[in-house]
Amino acid sequence: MRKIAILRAAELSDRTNAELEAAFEVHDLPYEKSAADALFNDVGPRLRGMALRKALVDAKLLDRLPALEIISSYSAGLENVDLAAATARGIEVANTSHVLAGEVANLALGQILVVTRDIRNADKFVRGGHWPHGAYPLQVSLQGMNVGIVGFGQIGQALGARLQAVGANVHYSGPRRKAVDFPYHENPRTLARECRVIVLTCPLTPDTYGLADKQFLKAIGPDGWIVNISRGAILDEAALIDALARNAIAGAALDVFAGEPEVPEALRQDDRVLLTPHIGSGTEQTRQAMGDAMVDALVAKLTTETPPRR
Ligand SMILES: NC(=O)C1=CN([C@@H]2O[C@H](COP(=O)(O)OP(=O)(O)OC[C@H]3O[C@@H](n4cnc5c(N)ncnc54)[C@H](O)[C@@H]3O)[C@@H](O)[C@H]2O)C=CC1
Ligand SMILES: O=C(O)C(=O)CO
Repeated sequence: MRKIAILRAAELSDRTNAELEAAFEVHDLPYEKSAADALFNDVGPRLRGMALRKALVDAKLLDRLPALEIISSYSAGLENVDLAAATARGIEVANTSHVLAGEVANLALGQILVVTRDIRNADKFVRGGHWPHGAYPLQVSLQGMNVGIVGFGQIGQALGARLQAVGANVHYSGPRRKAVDFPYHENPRTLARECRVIVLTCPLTPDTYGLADKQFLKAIGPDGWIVNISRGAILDEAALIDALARNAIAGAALDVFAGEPEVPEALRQDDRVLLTPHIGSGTEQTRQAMGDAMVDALVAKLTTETPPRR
């Protein structure tokens, strides 16, 4: 029997590719438009699933895929997918939030500890031979500190649990109150005023683009930190650079950047800013779990097989 045809618009691990190819007739989305057109003319009407990572999926692309039933993304973020267009066509969109949230939350917790305890500069202090000349300045405690999470979804809630375990007071903000005991702030700026550390864990949407702007950073204030683990464009980087230059914010930890992999020089030169290269989910185990979850969603939707890991 002929295998079900799917489109692969993703660079994936050998294991994930092998699993996809064992289960499906896999067609790669060509980079060149003419080659893509030829593919759509040839097999477009037979493509029932899509294995996705980062590529743009807009209404024009979906129009070429009339049989598409599921887009399975190797990511939590879906800002590259026109979700309204997919929903209007009855296409399921699956992501991998459920298998990566804990890993991303772990990194965020680490980043918060690094900036609030100034671990990066304390390390330089020892290496630089400064210790014999005097003790390192005292730091602030995360215990009893108000930490605000913008976007209390899978990552936000995983981070909330971790912060609670280290004694921080968790607050959150988002479109609606959740069934949790943490204080809710409808307005993210109120959250920023109430909390000393703010962590961005919301998706990039038209509503969140530039959400952490000049006024938001002002609300955090000169003794506070901002941590961005979501998407670069949610934070106004120019406003952050300006706030740092005026000592109007204590520092930042950034895993994501508006123009990544390019990072503004002013941020790269600033000791108060911890920079990581979009590694929130970047462990061998979690990346494999993401590949597995992506395959499993396609198998569950399109075949009568029991997905390998369900
Ligand atoms: N740094 C990294 O490596 C990674 C970054 N991410 C980013 O984190 C984002 C969140 O991931 P998950 O927690 O898995 O998603 P999720 O969908 O479980 O949670 C997102 C939360 O944000 C809330 N939200 C939506 N609009 C909002 C708004 N205007 N203001 C405040 N909150 C809003 C939603 O209600 C939801 O509670 C992803 O969309 C992605 O951009 C995800 C994985 C890894
Ligand atoms: O899953 C995502 O959205 C990422 O940013 C990478 O894990």
